[in-house]
Amino acid sequence: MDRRPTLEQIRRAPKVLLHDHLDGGLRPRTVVELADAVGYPDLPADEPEALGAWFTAAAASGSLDRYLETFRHTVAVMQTREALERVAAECVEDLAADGVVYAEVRYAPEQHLRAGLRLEEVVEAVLAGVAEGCRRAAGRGTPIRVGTLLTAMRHAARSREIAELAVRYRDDGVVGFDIAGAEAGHPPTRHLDAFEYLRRENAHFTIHAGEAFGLPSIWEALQWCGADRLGHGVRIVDDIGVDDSGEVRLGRLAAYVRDKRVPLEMCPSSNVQTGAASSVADHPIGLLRRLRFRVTVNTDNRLLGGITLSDEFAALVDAFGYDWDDLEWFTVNAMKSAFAPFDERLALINGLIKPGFARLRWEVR
Ligand SMILES: O=c1[nH]cnc2c1ncn2[C@H]1C[C@H](O)[C@@H](CO)O1
Ligand SMILES: [Zn+2]
Repeated sequence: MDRRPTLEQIRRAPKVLLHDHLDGGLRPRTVVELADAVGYPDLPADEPEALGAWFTAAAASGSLDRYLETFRHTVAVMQTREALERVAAECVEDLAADGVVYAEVRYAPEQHLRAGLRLEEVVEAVLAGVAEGCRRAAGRGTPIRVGTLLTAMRHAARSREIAELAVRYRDDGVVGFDIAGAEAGHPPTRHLDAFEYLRRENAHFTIHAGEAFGLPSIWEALQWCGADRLGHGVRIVDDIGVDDSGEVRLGRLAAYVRDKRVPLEMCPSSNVQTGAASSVADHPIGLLRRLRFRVTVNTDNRLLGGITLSDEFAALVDAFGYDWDDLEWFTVNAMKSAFAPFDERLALINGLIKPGFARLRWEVR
């Protein structure tokens, strides 16, 4: 009998999501309604289903730069307090409905100032939306905890300011910092000032690295910037040799990443869309999981991928034959790597994740 986890069963598993962009996860209907409300005339389709299909097709061009161009439309409709609150609340509801019990959701405050909001107002609107989403989810019997990460855009020059913002709101639900955007030509070391400040403040940060650019980007993110985690990090595979007999040789950087248990926020479907991997089945996550790197599974952008975290796991089950042990391993890895305090992480692992997977295994045996 085939005991592979099904999509419906995976939805019931208590999942953890560390890498999800607020502005890449809107409901298509919400994009349409917000565009209507603010008079944004440039949406490529005015009907939710067609718009969703447009996003997934446009994002699957095989280029990160073109993938990022699609954010033009979502960012355009997220410029008011109401819009930000609504998008954040719906994001949390959607994650909870998919069985996510802990999530870190990121966005770049500097991209939401066009209608006159100040950075602080952007952060406060998103925090209010997250709190509302958590209340609604708890009311439906699907409680979820959500922290936010403030992202600075790597081509811009506001990273120090955004890092200071993250520290200012650290006790109100902002759990860390990130840099994102086009990787090639924008090395993380351009933002050293921000990272040094965060380290002095004992704050957490992740860096998008090793997605559209290779090992030098990962090396800089870890050894110059001091990143706690890697966003994607998929190109670490370039430092791993597998010979014809299957023997594996890790280069110095890959060995460091594995030895130090550096969390990899892997996003297989997104990588297929941007051309960082040719298919989910060919994605380096298969090798990296086998070698026991600290791999986590993430959505990156649910609207652009047309996916949920459960879909992402189901695709991995399909491609690699993963079982419940694998899915629980990815989930515990993610919870261990979260920016929430240690005691909360431990409580979620022992009180919710492990019992949840045990129950599911029992139910589907
Ligand atoms: O996968 C990604 N790589 C680099 N940058 C990204 C990715 N997904 C989203 N972004 C950018 C576009 C968003 O506007 C920004 C903040 O969420 O982060
Ligand atoms: Zn990302």
